[in-house]
Amino acid sequence: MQTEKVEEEDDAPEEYVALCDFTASGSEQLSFITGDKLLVHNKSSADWWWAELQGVIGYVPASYLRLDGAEEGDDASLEDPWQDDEYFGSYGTLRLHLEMLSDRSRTETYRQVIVSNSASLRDKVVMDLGCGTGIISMFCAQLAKPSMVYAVEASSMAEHTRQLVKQNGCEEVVTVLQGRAEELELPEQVDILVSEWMGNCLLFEFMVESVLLARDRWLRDGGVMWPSSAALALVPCQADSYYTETMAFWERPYGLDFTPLQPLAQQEFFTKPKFSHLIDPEDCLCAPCDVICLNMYTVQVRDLEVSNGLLYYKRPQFLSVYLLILMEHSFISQEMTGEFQFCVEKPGIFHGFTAWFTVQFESLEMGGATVELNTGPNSDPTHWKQTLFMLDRPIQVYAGDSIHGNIVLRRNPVWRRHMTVALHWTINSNTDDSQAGTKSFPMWR
Ligand SMILES: N=C(N)NC/C=C/[C@H]1O[C@@H](n2cnc3c(N)ncnc32)[C@H](O)[C@@H]1O
Repeated sequence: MQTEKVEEEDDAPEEYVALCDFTASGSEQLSFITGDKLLVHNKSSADWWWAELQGVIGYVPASYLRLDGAEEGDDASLEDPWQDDEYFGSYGTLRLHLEMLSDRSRTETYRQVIVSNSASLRDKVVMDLGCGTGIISMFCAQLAKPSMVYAVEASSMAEHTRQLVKQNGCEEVVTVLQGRAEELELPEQVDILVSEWMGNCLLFEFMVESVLLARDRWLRDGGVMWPSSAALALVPCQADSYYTETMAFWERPYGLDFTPLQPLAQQEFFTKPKFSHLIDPEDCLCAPCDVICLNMYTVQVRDLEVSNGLLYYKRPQFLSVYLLILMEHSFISQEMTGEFQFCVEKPGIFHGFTAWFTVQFESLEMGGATVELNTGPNSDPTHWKQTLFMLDRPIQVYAGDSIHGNIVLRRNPVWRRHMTVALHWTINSNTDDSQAGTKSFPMWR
């Protein structure tokens, strides 16, 4: 932690108390634990304040603090930044588990991974992180002969999972543990850490952070991660039906001119990504490309963060804005940003970008076949489907045009399960002048 020592005093600092723990994710931030008393010197933004704790100074998330002496009910920002009550509450009911179990492509892929590695799974110790109803753990017990499967589930579903494990005669092999995987005590390290953690755009909900923490704590050296790697795919696309339904609709409904509502429609329907979008392969303007790739053995929790440190430091007066921007971009973690260069293969309307993910499961046997789950338009549909990012205005493009730029996934520093997806693009065309654009999409805060 290279935060600077307190030098000059600003206005009289106010004393705040920490409502929950916070672990700094960049050298400009200050870690603290529940109950710590922090001196706030400067409320530099609504979300981040410049504060001091025992003589060390740095940025802290404002929503984690309450003015010392204020009453519990005074402050609406008591909310847990992980929103665990809501998140695990939703997994305590059947609705989401039914959706995931009904997703045959997803569930059969995990079964195929177990079947094709059944010999190597013999006598191994497995952790199934976020086991839900325990389906993957029971596949392990039914289709292979591991010595132990720790089925870890934080929600109240765990008690039902224990019953299912018993009901299906797996209790000899499967032990259900209720709690957050990163907080639980296991009696031993594991040989294999399997989890189905992927969210929309691969990372939404950031369950991946729990998987990495559990990996660092419980996966033995040389142990196997399933999935072993993950990739976010992107393609420029047409979305004519969505555009017609939400934007063109206002041109002449029932013979009337409703076009004054179109700016509202753009705000309401194009500001956030459209989840569960089913893109027709015909609507892809070219081949997709993997813009972000994660190696599940080496990616670190801090890599999931974008710490454009200079935005949090007080800007040293001597640094020019240009230099700041240059340095700021040097802070963006490589894992969360990807370049792309597309060559349009056919004339069409560039309405936006579509994203999806793939995950790979390496074989336990040297040289064995890797299994892949692909949630893209050329594979069997999954419950994730794809995610559509609509531009504000569609752009006519022609075969041979190039669309290049980058994507940046910026994790929300306060709401830890959320992120913003920023897209920057430039179209170089032989027929039209080149056009550039940029747009940020919150998911969801
Ligand atoms: N979104 C997709 N695909 N899968 C989400 C899968 C989520 C399941 O994993 C559990 N879970 C999530 N995080 C943890 C954790 N840190 N420790 C223990 N259980 C956890 C949830 O309660 C759901 O049952």
